[in-house]
Amino acid sequence: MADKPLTMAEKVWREHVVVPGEEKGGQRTPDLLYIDLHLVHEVTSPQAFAGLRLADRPVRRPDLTIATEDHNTPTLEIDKPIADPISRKQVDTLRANAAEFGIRLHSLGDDDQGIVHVVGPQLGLTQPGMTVVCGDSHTSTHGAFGALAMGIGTSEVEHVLATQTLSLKPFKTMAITVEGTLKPGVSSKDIILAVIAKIGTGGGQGYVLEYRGSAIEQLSMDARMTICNMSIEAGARAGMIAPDETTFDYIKGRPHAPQGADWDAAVENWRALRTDDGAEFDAEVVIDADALEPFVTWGTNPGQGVSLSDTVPAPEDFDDPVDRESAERALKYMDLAPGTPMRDIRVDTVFLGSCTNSRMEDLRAAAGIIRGREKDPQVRMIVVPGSQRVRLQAEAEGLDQVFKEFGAEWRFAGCSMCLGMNPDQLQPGERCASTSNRNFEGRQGKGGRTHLVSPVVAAATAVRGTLSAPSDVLSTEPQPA
Ligand SMILES: CC(C)[C@H](C(=O)O)[C@@H](O)C(=O)O
Ligand code: SF4
Repeated sequence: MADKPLTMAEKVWREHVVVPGEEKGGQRTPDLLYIDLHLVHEVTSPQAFAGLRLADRPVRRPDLTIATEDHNTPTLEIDKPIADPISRKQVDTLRANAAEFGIRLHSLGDDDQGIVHVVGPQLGLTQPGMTVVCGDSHTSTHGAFGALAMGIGTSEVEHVLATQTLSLKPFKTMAITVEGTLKPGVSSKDIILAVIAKIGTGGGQGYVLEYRGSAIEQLSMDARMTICNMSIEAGARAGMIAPDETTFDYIKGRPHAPQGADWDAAVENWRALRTDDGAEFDAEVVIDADALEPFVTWGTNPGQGVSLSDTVPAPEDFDDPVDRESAERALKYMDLAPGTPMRDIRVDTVFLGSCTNSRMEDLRAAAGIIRGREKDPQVRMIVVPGSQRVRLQAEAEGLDQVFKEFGAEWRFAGCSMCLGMNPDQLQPGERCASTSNRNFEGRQGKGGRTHLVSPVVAAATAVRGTLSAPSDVLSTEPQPA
């Protein structure tokens, strides 16, 4: 009998089972999976290393473990000691742990330092078919390569450090099929914001999402990473995209990519990862890419979003009492009145950065909108490359000049204003158009208000001062340089 057709996620899972779970009292115990790549940052690792030290255990596979500093790092004056004592302590602790346990660390000032989810793919460490974990929810980013990539908690970080394995319960599978072609000015961020608005922040719970369809196949790796990054905002365990020529072209030649005959063998294996014809998903959601417009959030969770040409909804628009109450609370926090056109919302700050949208393509797209134009004088714009490599490449292309001439601040790499763990924060009541992934209350600073947007919407908003689509800006002539 022919084998049962499998989804990509099931294939990767099967390849990694070290000890299968057992049926016990009507319930299945978790499988023990082998982990191919463990990414580490300063926030979720201190207690894990402390646990190892206490048990007198080494790190099992330091060669499959790599650390970077990102959340607590400043993006200005990086040659000075970190001013905040808590941030400094976290970073110093990571440095001491990496030295003691023999783990490669990319520290502030190093060319390979940056946000953990930007650094892994950039080095060619993230590869199709791998299991990738990190003590960070946005580990789902790496699924863009056809890896099974999951965020884990600190006790699991300790387990992986000690054993290079992880106990996991099987998941359900959901296909997110996106067919068609995106209109100009619409990007992968708009796809994922629309997906989350559709299925809700809990809609993906217990599932691994597989994004597929002609619109996904047309996307670059940078754009695919944006989508997989936000899978966790739909509550999913992970997000994946089948590896294809775009994936192989991206990986080829990177520092950790297989070489020579190994490369050919790897590509052959990677090609076999895609979901088999006839494989069954537990659920499917279909999105029409042709109908999508730039998408922005109005509320305080990533599912509270609408098209930019819509208006702020009213709590009464929601049938579910929980949604209604959450909308009411969000509108109060965001200081927005129902019926207000989204385009009339004025912002104070524009943040271009975070592991969602701080790669080369994001910076190029934003620079393309603002080149030769003037920033709204009341708006402050911060541009934070996701890694030092991205910063250096952007500088080689002259993008830093484009941003600076426009009046934006050009920073060093890190999580920055994505979350309030470093000096880049919103003031209470400040409103921000942000290319990051979370708009929770206080996320970007106490009392700060966040609208999640794509890089080109962020750029257009910085030009006009109000939430804007690229087409709103491109209809006016740029100033002669
Ligand atoms: C600090 C870290 C644990 C956290 C996460 O897991 O995602 C952060 O990266 C975030 O985006 O909120
Ligand atoms: S950039 Fe933001 S979402 Fe990404 S890891 Fe850092 S804090 Fe988390």
